[in-house]
Amino acid sequence: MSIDWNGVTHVTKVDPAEELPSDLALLDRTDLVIVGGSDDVTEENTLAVLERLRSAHPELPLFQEPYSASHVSSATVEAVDALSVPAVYNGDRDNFVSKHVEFFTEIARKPDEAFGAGLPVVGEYVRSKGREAVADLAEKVLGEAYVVQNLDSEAAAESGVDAAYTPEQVAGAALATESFYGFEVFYVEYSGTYGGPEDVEAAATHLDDTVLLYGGGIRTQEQTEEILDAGADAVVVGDVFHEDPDAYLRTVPE
Ligand SMILES: CC(C)=CCC/C(C)=C/CC/C(C)=C/CC/C(C)=C/COP(=O)(O)OP(=O)(O)O
Ligand SMILES: O=P(O)(O)OC[C@@H](O)CO
Ligand SMILES: [Mg+2]
Repeated sequence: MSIDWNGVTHVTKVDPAEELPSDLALLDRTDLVIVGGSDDVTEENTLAVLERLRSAHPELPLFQEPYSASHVSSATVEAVDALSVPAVYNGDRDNFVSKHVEFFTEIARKPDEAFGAGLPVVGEYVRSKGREAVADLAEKVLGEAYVVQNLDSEAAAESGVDAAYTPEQVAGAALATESFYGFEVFYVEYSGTYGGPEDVEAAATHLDDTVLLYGGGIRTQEQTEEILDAGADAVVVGDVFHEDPDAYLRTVPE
């Protein structure tokens, strides 16, 4: 999958388990929307939100970020431009390897084989569309290298993170991504709290082809500018979109 990241500096992360603001014109100045979250997310609420966003903003790039294969179906895949799948460097083995191998094992199975109980939604997708579903999915999947730095966040609990990386380790993870793993995105995640520019600076030194995203606690334009100045390609703004529309609008860069 290759997305045109040129000009993408502001990304909005919409949580399908939260209420959408009534006026979706709020999204006029964002460059990309990612739909995903840690708690109470289902295939059904994801699809409902994707459809509302697509009809309000047909031209806005739209991603689904699943944290489990059960959030993915033929309908969600068809509704998005990309399926951005996290791999958490400082998480447990499940969240860097096992969930992915399980997901792709299900996709890779022959369509006429019986599907196990594990991944019924993905299995149904492959069964209903046949082998081209595999190519279809592969075409839309985009890997996101995550470093989860706020130990108090749901994202940390969910992905088995028990220690944050030092800036030196962030730099190492970035270099590994750029030169070895090849994920399209490197994501410095401070979900729920503002982490400042230090990790972004550390990562940016080693990233050239990889897109660098920072998310966590962004509530002002000064924070956005500080992160972009540190070398991020874009900020990701989540909670404030649901909680405070005026503050959300102030996070958009000049
Ligand atoms: C194989 C497939 C399709 C999925 C697995 C993908 C993996 C490994 C996901 C790991 C889970 C994880 C940490 C995802 C991070 C992205 C995420 C959902 C962050 C958002 O968390 P918030 O909902 O903002 O957290 P808070 O509730 O703390 O605000
Ligand atoms: O919700 P906030 O703190 O804005 O964080 C955004 C995003 O990085 C969460 O995955
Ligand atoms: Mg959040």
